[in-house]
Amino acid sequence: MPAISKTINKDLKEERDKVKFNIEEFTNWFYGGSEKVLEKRKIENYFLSDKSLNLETDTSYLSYKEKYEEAIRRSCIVYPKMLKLHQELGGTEEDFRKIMDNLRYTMSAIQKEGNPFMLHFGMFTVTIMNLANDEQLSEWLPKCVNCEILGTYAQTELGHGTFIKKLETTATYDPKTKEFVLNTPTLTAYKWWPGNLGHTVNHAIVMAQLYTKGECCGIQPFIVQIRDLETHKPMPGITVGDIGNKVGFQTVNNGFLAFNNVRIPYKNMLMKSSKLSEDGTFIKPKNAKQNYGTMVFVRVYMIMDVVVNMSRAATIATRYSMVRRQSPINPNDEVEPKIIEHMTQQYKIFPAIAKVIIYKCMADNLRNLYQQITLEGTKGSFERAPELHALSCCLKAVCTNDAAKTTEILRLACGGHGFLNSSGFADNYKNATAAQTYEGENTVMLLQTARFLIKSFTKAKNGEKLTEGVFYLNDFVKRNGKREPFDDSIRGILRAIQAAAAGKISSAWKHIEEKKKFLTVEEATNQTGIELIRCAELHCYVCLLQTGIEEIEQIIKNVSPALREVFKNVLELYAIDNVLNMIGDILQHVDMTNADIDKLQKRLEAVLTFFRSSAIGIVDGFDLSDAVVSSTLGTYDGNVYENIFEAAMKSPLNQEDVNKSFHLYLKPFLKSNL
Ligand SMILES: CCCCCCCCCCCC(=O)SCCNC(=O)CCNC(=O)[C@H](O)C(C)(C)COP(=O)(O)OP(=O)(O)OC[C@H]1O[C@@H](n2cnc3c(N)ncnc32)[C@H](O)[C@@H]1OP(=O)(O)O
Ligand SMILES: Cc1cc2nc3c(=O)[nH]c(=O)nc-3n(C[C@H](O)[C@H](O)[C@H](O)COP(=O)(O)OP(=O)(O)OC[C@H]3O[C@@H](n4cnc5c(N)ncnc54)[C@H](O)[C@@H]3O)c2cc1C
Repeated sequence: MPAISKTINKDLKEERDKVKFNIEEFTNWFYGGSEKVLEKRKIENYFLSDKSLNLETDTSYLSYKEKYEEAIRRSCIVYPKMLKLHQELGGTEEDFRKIMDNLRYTMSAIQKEGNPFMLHFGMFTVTIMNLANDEQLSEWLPKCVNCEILGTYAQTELGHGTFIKKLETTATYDPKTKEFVLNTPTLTAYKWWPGNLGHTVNHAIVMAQLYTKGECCGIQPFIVQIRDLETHKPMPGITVGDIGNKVGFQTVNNGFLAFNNVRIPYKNMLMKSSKLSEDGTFIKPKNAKQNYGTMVFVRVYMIMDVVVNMSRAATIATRYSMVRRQSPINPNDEVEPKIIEHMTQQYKIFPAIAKVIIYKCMADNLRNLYQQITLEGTKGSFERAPELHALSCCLKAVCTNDAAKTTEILRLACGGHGFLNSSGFADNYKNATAAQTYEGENTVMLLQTARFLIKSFTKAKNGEKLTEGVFYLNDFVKRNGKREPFDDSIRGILRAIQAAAAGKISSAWKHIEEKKKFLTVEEATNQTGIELIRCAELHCYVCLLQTGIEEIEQIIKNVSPALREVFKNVLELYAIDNVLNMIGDILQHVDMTNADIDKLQKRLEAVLTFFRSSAIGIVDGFDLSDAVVSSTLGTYDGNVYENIFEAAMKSPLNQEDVNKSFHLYLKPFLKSNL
């Protein structure tokens, strides 16, 4: 075995020495201030230093069942620690949010293939907080917060995940006993997919069609106990289990669930929005979509998950590319260059770093908007709910699509070693791609946004008031779609993307109108679906760049000159990379010349060169510990080859010189003289 040195790799050190800005200053911005950074490090250390977690065990070699058991063991260490910390910090909702925000990073070190308790706070408790009336809240919330019970969110069925109006599980009110009777009438009505459901939780929010007085009143949320609190056996009438191996999320314990005349008390229907009187009279909610609130919450918070995911992948690829040397650029060069010297390599990695920063700005903004609009909802005003829905849908889709795509680009940027499980890309990719489907399949999400955009465009044409995020449609309508010359300032690039988005929305609108002459509006909309998803993507790029510009304009007022340069270049790279990737759309609606495109290409090359000396500072500034990065290629010390070698030594096949398959099969085969 070679001697393994663990000093900082000299190539990486050389890179760090070239960084011109203060990395800690960047970290302070990234986490919202120096106090928050200290708090983050403290919380992370509080969890990760716990030796009983056995984090050095490579769980990728465990069987499916062992992985689940280990994940439960770890969660049963983490959650009590979390509850204790929550009390120590003061026990407020704000303290809880603080811990959850930090755990988002820390958990990726502890539960690489998903957390078997994630739905408990993430959806079960959130639904109770959003949809329970005061009485229900006081009964259930303390049990949730103290983890006396564990719950999940059971909505999707074998037959329906997207079109939830057609869910088949029934909850029929029996006014005589003041109970609901839950049933699973068909195979396709089985709840299928809910996380943590298989063998972990003992309660679930079950979304079911409410029947009362012989009528169906649509899907409503019910709290159902599914396992005995002592024996953990399924409750009478309940069938529950694990849905089996998946592409990823192996330890999330996605499950199935069916009901056979399961009776639950009247008080278990969550009644903050829809209500049912004890005699069985249904009272509609003020806002028909209030019951969808938990999905909006998760979509909003998923943008932050994308930031965690992409910052991890970018850190790995950046560090590796500054250590790995290959392929001289000039044939006579004696020393092979770091692979980061290859411009195509920079183009694979640096735009990802810029995106992490822009998405972080967006994630923070969206979270604030969510909090404002939720507060308005508690006061009975739902005017802005469609706007939030439309924005969170397209961001959820565009950002998770991008996280999966970017992880794959960054994995490829690490060549053969990127394909090792120990590179960390596989878990990153599996988590990213799961997010493309869960919480609303991405095409469906884009179509929801497009529906809002088409409505907004009609309003713009009629001179009606628009919500702020789509004001750019007014400009387009006012200038009658007339093309304008391309202006290559950053705001000019934003205007070009706005013109492309508005132009695409205008054509989709026109095509729907044309098709409506022969088809129903729904058929016409379906036939225009390909254009509509592009409308939503382009609108999303507008929102991201606009937010990036507004945020960075503020940031640069408050940071040192060196860091100011970094942020300006982040914006430059993000904007130019974006516009070059949508030239086709831009050319349709903006007067852009070949000379404009050449100039953008040159600016791209120039900004990549700036990033060449800043990239390591930025990824170090993400402040991800080695445990969180969790990659042989991405450790802070850059000892890539030593790490790869050590990881290979952990292979179960390397624990013995000769595997028994030699005696059983190989030897007889070799000796058979066929
Ligand atoms: C951090 C924690 C991590 C915690 C960790 C969590 C891990 C997560 C694990 C995954 C959990 C899950 O996947 S849970 C399951 C998630 N499932 C989904 O996301 C299902 C996706 N499907 C849907 O959301 C829905 O079915 C739709 C939106 C696609 C269609 O709904 P629909 O009721 O049929 O609506 P439809 O007739 O088309 O009418 C649409 C109208 O409703 C409005 N609308 C629709 N939804 C909403 C809404 N939410 N809010 C406001 N308005 C809405 C539209 O604007 C539109 O208005 P107008 O134009 O008519 O005015
Ligand atoms: C890892 C994971 C975790 C999950 N966790 C949970 C959970 O905790 N709780 C829970 O309740 N559910 C959960 N789900 C289920 C998840 O929410 C659904 O799978 C998701 O909403 C997609 O629905 P679907 O499976 O019905 O897809 P489908 O709708 O069947 O999608 C299949 C295809 O049809 C297309 N399609 C469908 N409708 C339309 C349309 N209107 N227009 C155009 N194209 C359309 C889609 O774009 C897609 O290409 C989870 C799923 C996964 C993968």
